[in-house]
Amino acid sequence: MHVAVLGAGSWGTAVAGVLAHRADSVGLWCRREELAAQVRATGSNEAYLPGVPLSPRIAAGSEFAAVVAGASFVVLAVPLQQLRSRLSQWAGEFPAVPVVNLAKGVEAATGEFGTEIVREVLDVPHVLALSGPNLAAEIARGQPAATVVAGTDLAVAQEVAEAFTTPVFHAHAVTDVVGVDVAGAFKNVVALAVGMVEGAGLGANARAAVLTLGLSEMAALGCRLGASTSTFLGLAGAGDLVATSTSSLSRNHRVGVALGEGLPLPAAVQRAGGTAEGVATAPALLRRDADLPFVRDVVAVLEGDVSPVQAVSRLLSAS
Ligand SMILES: NC(=O)C1=CN([C@@H]2O[C@H](COP(=O)(O)OP(=O)(O)OC[C@H]3O[C@@H](n4cnc5c(N)ncnc54)[C@H](O)[C@@H]3O)[C@@H](O)[C@H]2O)C=CC1
Ligand SMILES: O=C(CO)COP(=O)(O)O
Repeated sequence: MHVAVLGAGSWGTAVAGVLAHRADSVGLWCRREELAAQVRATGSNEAYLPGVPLSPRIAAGSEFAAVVAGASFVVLAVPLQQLRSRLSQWAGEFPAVPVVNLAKGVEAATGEFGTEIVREVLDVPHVLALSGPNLAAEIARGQPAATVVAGTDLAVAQEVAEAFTTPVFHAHAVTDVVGVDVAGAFKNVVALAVGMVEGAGLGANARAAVLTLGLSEMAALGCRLGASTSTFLGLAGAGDLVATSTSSLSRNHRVGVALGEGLPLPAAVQRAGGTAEGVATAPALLRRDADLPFVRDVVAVLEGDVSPVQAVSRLLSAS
């Protein structure tokens, strides 16, 4: 079996390593040939996962057609805000195989989730989402984790989940694609808020309250969009929410901490490094659904209208 991973950031590279346990070969598409050449030369992705040796079954390249040729399925590891434009460039030559989206967020221009964008742009037989408490650095180091693969066709989701499963990485097939999309996007906004609590030194009680209120609003939104409540109590919901909100490995959490410490947004994003999807996703969620007071308070901080301490006070008093 050959599979293709498009996007060689920290998560795309870690996922290529997971897939290399079962696949005969994994194509890893890099945006820049310079990075592909470095990966081929050193057997590691020094820009995004420094010091982590990659399986020899991973073949890095920057030519789309060569990377996807013969793939049983294709994995998208491109940040959410860049997904549509990148897919549009590939659409004419995209293979007719299942596609698994990894990006967690909501598109600023449209209010759409990852699988909705993929379905709009590509003509492929199945669109799935993989999501869960999956901090890339831990998975790249081989630490144990679990996740879900969501697809409306359970048999296809099971086949894909099997391809992702290793002795330490456990992928479970589910059918609630909407719930998994909502959870993956929303938890990034909650991680920003929980980070603010930490950065401002507001304590464990406030942190637990903010995390809980975020989960509650996430589930309410999901149910309005047709998701199942049980998804929000599972790995893609509460699981990912807790991992992202409480770990310093999370970029969204780090942006929140920096805001809580009083840094302006551009400096907070720069200090956090990497892709913090929650920053663009928070206002985009409001475009999708106006009845989200938790998200609104986070956006007010991002836009500099209120301080993190004021926002947390508003969140707690509104509960
Ligand atoms: N890093 C993690 O622990 C996890 C990340 N994710 C999600 O995976 C997605 C990708 O994130 P990371 O790999 O962490 O990001 P990253 O910040 O480590 O890397 C970003 C990658 O996107 C590529 N990229 C940027 N603009 C692009 C464009 N226009 N076209 C194609 N590629 C482009 C960069 O070249 C780079 O390879 C995000 O939506 C993130 O929320 C999901 C689970 C875990
Ligand atoms: O989604 C993630 C863990 O599941 C990664 O979180 P960050 O994007 O905040 O680093």
